[in-house]
Amino acid sequence: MKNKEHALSKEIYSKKKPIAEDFFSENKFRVAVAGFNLSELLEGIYAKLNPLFAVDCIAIVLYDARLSHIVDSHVCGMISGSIPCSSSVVGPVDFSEITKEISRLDFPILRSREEWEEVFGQNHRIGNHDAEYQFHGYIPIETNGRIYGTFELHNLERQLSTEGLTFCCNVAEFIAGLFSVTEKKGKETSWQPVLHPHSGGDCHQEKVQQLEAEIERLKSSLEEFHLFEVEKIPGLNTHEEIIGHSEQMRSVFSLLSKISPTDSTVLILGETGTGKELIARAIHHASGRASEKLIKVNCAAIPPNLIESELFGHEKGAFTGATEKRVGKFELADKGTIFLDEIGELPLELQVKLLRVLQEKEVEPIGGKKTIRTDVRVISATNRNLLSEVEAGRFRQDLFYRLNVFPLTVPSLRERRTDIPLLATHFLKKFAAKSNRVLEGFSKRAITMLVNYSWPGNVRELEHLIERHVVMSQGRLINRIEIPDQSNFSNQDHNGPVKTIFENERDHIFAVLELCNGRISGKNGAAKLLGVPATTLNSKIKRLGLAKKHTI
Ligand SMILES: Nc1ncnc2c1ncn2[C@@H]1O[C@H](COP(=O)(O)OP(=O)(O)OP(=O)(O)O)[C@@H](O)[C@H]1O
Repeated sequence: MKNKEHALSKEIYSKKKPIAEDFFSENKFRVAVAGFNLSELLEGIYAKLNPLFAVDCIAIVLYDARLSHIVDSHVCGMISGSIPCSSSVVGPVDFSEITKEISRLDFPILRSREEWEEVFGQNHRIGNHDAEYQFHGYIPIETNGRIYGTFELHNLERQLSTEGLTFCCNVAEFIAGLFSVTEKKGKETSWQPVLHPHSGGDCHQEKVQQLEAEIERLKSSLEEFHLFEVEKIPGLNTHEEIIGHSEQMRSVFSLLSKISPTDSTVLILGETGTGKELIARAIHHASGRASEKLIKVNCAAIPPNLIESELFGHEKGAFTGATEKRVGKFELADKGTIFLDEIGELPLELQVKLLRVLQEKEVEPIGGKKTIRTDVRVISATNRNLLSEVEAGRFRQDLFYRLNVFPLTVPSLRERRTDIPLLATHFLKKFAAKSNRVLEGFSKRAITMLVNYSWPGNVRELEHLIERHVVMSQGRLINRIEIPDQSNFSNQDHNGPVKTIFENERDHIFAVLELCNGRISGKNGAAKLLGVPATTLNSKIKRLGLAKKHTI
């Protein structure tokens, strides 16, 4: 616990070195506080913090540290839709063991009830209110080395975020600034008459103005934490299945509307994860073949010795192990569409056979004596540069021209950054619904972080990143994005190697398993998050070769 606290203290609060020294007598202090109506101030702060960081309750506790007394305490939380603020200390209250500990803090910390109980046992009151809060944050109200008290944050069910704590350090500093000004004025004017809100006078007026200015400053610093509103994107108009409104995607949609109703062969080009399969599906659904089957074949995922029988089928006994007749994908797709994904991976000897099928519209199952006529529309896709593959002798030129009747290039996410907010919000809604979370969206700051990242894995990477953030989110807004370490992708530029589907799937499952502490099944298990039965996840884990230590 200590290490955690010190890491936080270093990161957030390094410049401060407070002196826990009593300065004022209790009475003077109360007058000073009354000077700017602490309850109203706290209510205002709560109204801002609650939606931002999902803080359930906040409090300000003011001390006379030398005398070990709490001299004032204000608590604020949401009760039946309104925000009442109550002052819970009437006279000086002696420090409890826990308050003594908190009043000594000269840096902010997060602590759970469990952690408190480890040290102080279960019979101690934690916080100055009745609710059973489980997670707590404490920030000294301190300026220029003087500690006035503690700004407290309390949550019922969720751990408070380090981010919320960091943000609240500014709030605590702002409150401390108000005390400090009041204190100076108090010295000049012997406190009482000028500082009381009902007493009027220049000094009070000045105080109010100062307060307003501070609140404005605080508000503008909050601006980047405000909700990014997708609806406010000018000219928003997207395809119903494929999200995007950039100029590049609008060109894609316009091409789609032209080619979908035809029977033309389409070759979809684009980096991994750009949405090629989504586009293939959209073409099929908008075609005259929509009521027939769309059959997908991933040419990279099938072992080379099986791909021929997968595509064209085989007769029983056609080769060792062919114990049953198998209907090929081309035959299955009759009257519909076949989607040949990763066509660049098709072995050369099969390229010849595919060419013949495309030319003659007939397939010949392995070991079969007759050919079968098929009426299939072919859509293929690749993330390889097929022309370079042709030049390198790895892809047949005649097949290339057969497939490339209607080429359609899907731009990378880097080339259409204006789509990122829309896509991110689409995925946030999808995963929030899947995991039963109430999330309003992203802050403007989070959207800026997303837009500035280079997205080597394109939309798929964005989708997975948002899924992780939705699962980990604490408030109603996602304020910050944990951007992946770009050095991992330094050689994954446009021409460099890209992660295979296998690697992507493995990494994603691995990340979710880590998130669930290795738990596969049950309420908090990875299978539920990933939306698959635990048995399916188990077999995937075996297939992907994840070590047993990653699971429990
Ligand atoms: N424009 C988009 N709108 C909504 N979701 C998208 C979009 N583009 C991609 N996706 C989603 O991103 C993921 C990856 O898309 P898809 O599988 O179509 O990419 P791909 O280019 O075929 O990838 P690969 O080259 O690895 O086969 C899918 O979950 C898909 O639904």
